[in-house]
Amino acid sequence: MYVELKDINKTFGDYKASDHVSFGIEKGKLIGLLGPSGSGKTTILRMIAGLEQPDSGEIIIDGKVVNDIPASERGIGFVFQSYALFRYMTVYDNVAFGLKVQKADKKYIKSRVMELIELVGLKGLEKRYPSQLSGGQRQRVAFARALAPNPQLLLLDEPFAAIDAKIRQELRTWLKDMIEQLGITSIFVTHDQDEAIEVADEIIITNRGHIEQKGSPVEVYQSPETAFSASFFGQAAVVKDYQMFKYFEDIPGAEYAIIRPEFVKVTRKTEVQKYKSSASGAEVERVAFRGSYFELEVKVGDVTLTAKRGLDEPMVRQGEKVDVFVQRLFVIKENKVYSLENSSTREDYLVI
Ligand SMILES: Nc1ncnc2c1ncn2[C@@H]1O[C@H](COP(=O)(O)OP(=O)(O)OP(=O)(O)O)[C@@H](O)[C@H]1O
Repeated sequence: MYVELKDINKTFGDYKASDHVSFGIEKGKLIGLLGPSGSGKTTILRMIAGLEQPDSGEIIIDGKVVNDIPASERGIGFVFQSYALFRYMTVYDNVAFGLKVQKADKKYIKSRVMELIELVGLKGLEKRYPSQLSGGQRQRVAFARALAPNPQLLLLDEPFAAIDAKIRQELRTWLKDMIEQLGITSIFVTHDQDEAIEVADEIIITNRGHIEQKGSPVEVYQSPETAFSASFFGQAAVVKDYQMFKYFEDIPGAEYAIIRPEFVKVTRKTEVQKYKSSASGAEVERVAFRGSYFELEVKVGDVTLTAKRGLDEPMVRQGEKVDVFVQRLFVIKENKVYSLENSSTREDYLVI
């Protein structure tokens, strides 16, 4: 493991920001720390950076315990949302800053800065000031500045938070490609699930100071290990009595179930039923257009499920009675997750 946290604890007053946090990161990987506000993501990043000291536990980078090594000597690059560019310095001077502090050779500084400016796609803009750049361009400068001293580890705290949706999307892809190309071990903090899923090689889910789950985006999404992980993604519905939906195994002692939108299929009464209905008496409560799909809220008894419907399918209207097919649900019992598939057989699906 290139970075390792071993049983880290950190308390602010009586709030446990890190509660027995342990994980390892392989060299060259891009890791996303994902969790709600206040769950301790930034604290973890700041401790790795050396900007905060853990109360107990070890932080190991490249085989060395770094707890007592100051931030400036840890060989880490930062792109923090709050770590803004120097307003009165040009792009060139911003990128050169770390190298000048290190008193690097002038010729080397020049070639390194120009190389990085080209790498981040800002060639020709080196004389501009931050106020003359777009938000996305500024973040590219911040990225180049962080990379200039050749860090072995890059930490990014909500690097895209202040950037509008479309540019953010472009920057995510750009950052992922860039980090892959450079092979630099990187950790980024986000509370945006889509961002974590799209960008990270591995996701670490944080909740109230502890780690709920670590795994690839597919693993944490498809196979949640805890009640929190199961409910964290998407607009999950919580159902007390899941047996109200048909064709699922009975788990004695089940506390509740979580149903995610992607496992709910809504069909109109006039459509050919590809699936056997999981419940009767479903009614559409709300239809919202989300650009590339419709989001439906469907009421079944006292439960409201969220579902998606493609633009290629006939429109469903508010108040319409519909059929609902629940393909999978996550049953929670003693903080364990049981992933249940609808057991109606393929042939059953053909029943109209
Ligand atoms: N220096 C500090 N002094 C006191 N409390 C702090 C300090 N730093 C963090 N905290 C508290 O520790 C908890 C965890 O904060 P942290 O910033 O790590 O969470 P986060 O998951 O990054 O949240 P966000 O997404 O809102 O940034 C919060 O309740 C915060 O108020």
